[in-house]
Amino acid sequence: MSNGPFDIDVDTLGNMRPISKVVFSFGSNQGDSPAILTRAVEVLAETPDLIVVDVSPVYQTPFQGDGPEQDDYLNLVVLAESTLEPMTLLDRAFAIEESFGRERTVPNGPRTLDIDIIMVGKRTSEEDIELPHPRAHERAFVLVPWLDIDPTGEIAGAGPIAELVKHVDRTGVIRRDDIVIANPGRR
Ligand SMILES: Nc1ncnc2c1ncn2[C@@H]1O[C@H](COP(=O)(O)OP(=O)(O)OP(=O)(O)O)[C@@H](O)[C@H]1O
Ligand SMILES: Nc1nc2c(c(=O)[nH]1)N=C(CO)CN2
Repeated sequence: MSNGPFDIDVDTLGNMRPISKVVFSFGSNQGDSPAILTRAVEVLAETPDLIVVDVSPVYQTPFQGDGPEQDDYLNLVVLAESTLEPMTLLDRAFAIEESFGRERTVPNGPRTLDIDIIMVGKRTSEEDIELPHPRAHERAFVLVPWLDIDPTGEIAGAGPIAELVKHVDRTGVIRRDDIVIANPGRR
């Protein structure tokens, strides 16, 4: 008689890897930002072993952080599921940024495209990647769009985003419903 799931031989997992929730933050304040973000999300969705679950609304946000004065950003958050390693995801994000001509000449300067990896499941920092992203919990441009698509989301070590968002400065953060970036997998 079958014992249900208890009969499944773990060896059948072979090379399969666990699926992690992955959160990306996308930003652009140079060039045709709506077109760049649209295409960048499409390219991310073409990544093997990664599924885009949801794409947040687009927000216009003032530059936050240390850096030269610069134009407002357009920001969005992408929720995904993936079996890829954090460093593989970072390499992919970097390659997508490069394909949109991001130059890193001015530190913290304006950019055509910036992709940050906010979290990869329960993974923590490794040699070349900081996880969860160490500044995400204080960034309105991450928390506000993220909350729209993941109301129960949490940053390990910092707390639920619904709480964190109450403590960030939302001045100048404007939801841009005139710019809609659809989930490429759900058209
Ligand atoms: N979670 C992460 N997401 C993105 N980049 C990361 C992460 N952890 C480490 N890095 C590394 O940080 C480097 C600097 O990133 P970048 O120049 O995009 O900084 P930034 O986006 O301007 O600032 P911030 O790090 O505050 O978001 C990247 O080249 C990357 O190798
Ligand atoms: N408004 C806004 N400010 C930023 C952004 C961004 O995407 N939007 N990205 C940064 C570095 O990742 C630093 N500051």
